[in-house]
Amino acid sequence: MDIISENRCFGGVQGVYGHRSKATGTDMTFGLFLPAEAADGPVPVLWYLSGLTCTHANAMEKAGAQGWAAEQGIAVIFPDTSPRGENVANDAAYDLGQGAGFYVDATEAPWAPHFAMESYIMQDLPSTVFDAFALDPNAQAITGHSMGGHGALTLAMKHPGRFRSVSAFAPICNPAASDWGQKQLGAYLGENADFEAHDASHLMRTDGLDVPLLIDTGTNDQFGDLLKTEAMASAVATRRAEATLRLQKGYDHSYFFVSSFMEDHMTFHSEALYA
Ligand SMILES: N[C@@H](CCC(=O)N[C@@H](CSC=O)C(=O)NCC(=O)O)C(=O)O
Repeated sequence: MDIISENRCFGGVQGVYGHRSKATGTDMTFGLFLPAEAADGPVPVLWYLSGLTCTHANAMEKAGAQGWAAEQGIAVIFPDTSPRGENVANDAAYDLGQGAGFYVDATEAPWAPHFAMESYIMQDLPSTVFDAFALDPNAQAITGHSMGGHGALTLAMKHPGRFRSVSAFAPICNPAASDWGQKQLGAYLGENADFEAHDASHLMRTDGLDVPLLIDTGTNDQFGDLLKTEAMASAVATRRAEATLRLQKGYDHSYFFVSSFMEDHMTFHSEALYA
């Protein structure tokens, strides 16, 4: 693992690191905020999965997570959203290919050789970070924004027992029925794949979630039709799952929205991580 940068931040360290990923077969970059408490022993971890067009840097620089994480003594990991490089498949559209990994393992050409973001987030990056840093693998939570909200919700439901709490900012809730989902799942997994196996609303309805859930979405979200929040609300009600779904008046899809509710999400995760 290579240190790309380390900066003092809210009494802890905001680092950016590079490593070779077995899952993607590429070099990957991630951000990690370590609170001061990590100097004394392993600390709880919040995974933050970012959205379309993002690298590790967008949320690290704009979500305003570090101050609240420092207050709660929680580390935050900011992974990249896809493999990258000249030899990695890409597409001219902003919502497919590099920057748009959708947190699944591709099976179809030309994506299959490198686009393995579910394995990267669930196995590969954890083995790197838990080996190298003072992080507690028994105290993990996950959140994300938009495509990353889809990632947080689906990975938590596909891997019960891994995370103590789940939250999302403006998540894509029903990708099997949205242009943010059908296009990408069709490309990465094949048009005949079972898209619902990667659909948070479907997974909520069929399998449920056994940990607390918090979702915030803005009433002025410019991508609101693509998110399909109503599908998740219906699934949560059908399942009678423990969940808080909030529609925040006047907020859009931007990081101004994410940063406005970061304190709430960090407090929500802290309650589960320190329970
Ligand atoms: N056409 C826009 C769309 C990209 C965009 O809004 N991306 C969001 C995530 S959307 C769902 O996953 C984002 O987080 N952008 C990065 C940021 O720093 O705001 C465009 O290309 O800008």
